[in-house]
Amino acid sequence: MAAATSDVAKTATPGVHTTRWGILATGWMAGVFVKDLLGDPLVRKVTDVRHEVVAVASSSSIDRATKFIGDHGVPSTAKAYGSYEELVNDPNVDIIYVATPHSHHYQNAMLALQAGKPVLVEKAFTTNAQQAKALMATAKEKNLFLMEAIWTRYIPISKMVQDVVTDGTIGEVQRVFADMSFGEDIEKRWGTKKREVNLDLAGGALLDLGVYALTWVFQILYHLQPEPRQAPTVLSTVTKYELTGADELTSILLTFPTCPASKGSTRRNPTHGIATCGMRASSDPDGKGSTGASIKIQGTKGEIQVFGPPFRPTRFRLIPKLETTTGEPVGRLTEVEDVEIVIPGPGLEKGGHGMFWEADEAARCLRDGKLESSVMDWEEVVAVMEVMDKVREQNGIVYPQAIETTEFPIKLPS
Ligand SMILES: NC(=O)C1=CN([C@@H]2O[C@H](COP(=O)(O)OP(=O)(O)OC[C@H]3O[C@@H](n4cnc5c(N)ncnc54)[C@H](OP(=O)(O)O)[C@@H]3O)[C@@H](O)[C@H]2O)C=CC1
Ligand SMILES: O=C1OC[C@@H](O)[C@H](O)[C@H]1O
Repeated sequence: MAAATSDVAKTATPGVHTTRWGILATGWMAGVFVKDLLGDPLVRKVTDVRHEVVAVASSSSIDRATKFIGDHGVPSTAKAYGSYEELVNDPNVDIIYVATPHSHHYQNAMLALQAGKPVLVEKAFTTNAQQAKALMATAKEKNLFLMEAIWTRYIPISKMVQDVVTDGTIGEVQRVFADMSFGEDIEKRWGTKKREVNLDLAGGALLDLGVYALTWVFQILYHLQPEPRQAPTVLSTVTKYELTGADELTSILLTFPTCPASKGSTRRNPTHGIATCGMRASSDPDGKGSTGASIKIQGTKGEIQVFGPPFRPTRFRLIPKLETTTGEPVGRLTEVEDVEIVIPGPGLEKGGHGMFWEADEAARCLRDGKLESSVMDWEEVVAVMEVMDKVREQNGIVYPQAIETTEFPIKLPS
């Protein structure tokens, strides 16, 4: 889907497109994202786009926005606002980055779209698929770019692994296991009010962590399907956090009906995705990867294992299947291969988290007049949201009506 090239986008240096960001909210994630935005694109060998942070808004106070600017190395020329309304109406802002809790994404993104601004919305995109569709309909009507900030999709390892899969290297893909579990003492760390566990803020493992496990399942199995891609069937189970009722341990079984058996084949090979997430269990208890891969993609000719946190993996391993004759192993055709990924930049604390790649994608889409990213188009965003809707329906996870509605505007507590 294409729109007219944004008339507010400027090019400072010939050939380098500058995107001027407005940051909506000043919490933890906004700080991480801004550090990445401010990093030198040349460090990651990007020469066609660059980013500026030109305005920051806090719903709490203008002082908080001013402090955020000072604390995060944002140029002092950036505007500080004490309301989101002022930010979305700033004519110098090309795109709004929404970094509020999940509960607020719909209202905040709609506010920006209604003001005529393109939007990058943190994950999980909205609380439900209906809200996602309503945002997309508005973006389409107003000819505005809209994207979910599910950064894992834009980290190069995702494309590298997808390419190995589509090359046919591991044969006919059978299933994908993906786990995103944190291993936290929930009562101690989040109590009952923090966004991670608070149903009023659409808290729970599913929208916060499950979305990454689903990312891996979808970016392999959903993408293997021919167009038009089919939504998977969903079976799930959930354990709820006693103190709030938010899901803390969630397991999802997906069946994708129409994957072709191999490249060009007409035989259908329904595949299985097993996506799990948890707050007390951990994918990586010792932080050294001793438990092995958090993602496994299994095919008839071998397996790909992906290591590190699923939102930001650092390595993958290709394990070709042992060849056999009459049931006896005769060795591998090729050796096990490890591919290491380096996230360029000055390190996690100073920016270099890996979020700049999603920002670069948003900038290129804006430059090119696109409404959606082809890496994860709107249809897929909705398909993932629909899976999460079904998991909630199957397990009685209910959020307050005010954060589930598509009605706009609704005043939510800040
Ligand atoms: N991509 C990633 O790796 C990560 C993504 N995230 C996502 O980023 C988003 C924000 O998470 P995070 O930064 O950890 O959350 P925080 O609680 O740290 O910050 C949220 C901010 O939202 C604003 N806000 C507005 N209304 C409310 C409200 N009722 N309650 C709380 N905050 C409110 C506040 O900013 P202000 O007062 O300035 O308006 C607050 O600082 C979530 O969608 C989360 O899933 C989070 C962590 C990692
Ligand atoms: O998106 C996320 O990824 C990393 C975690 O720190 C965080 O809780 C979650 O929101």
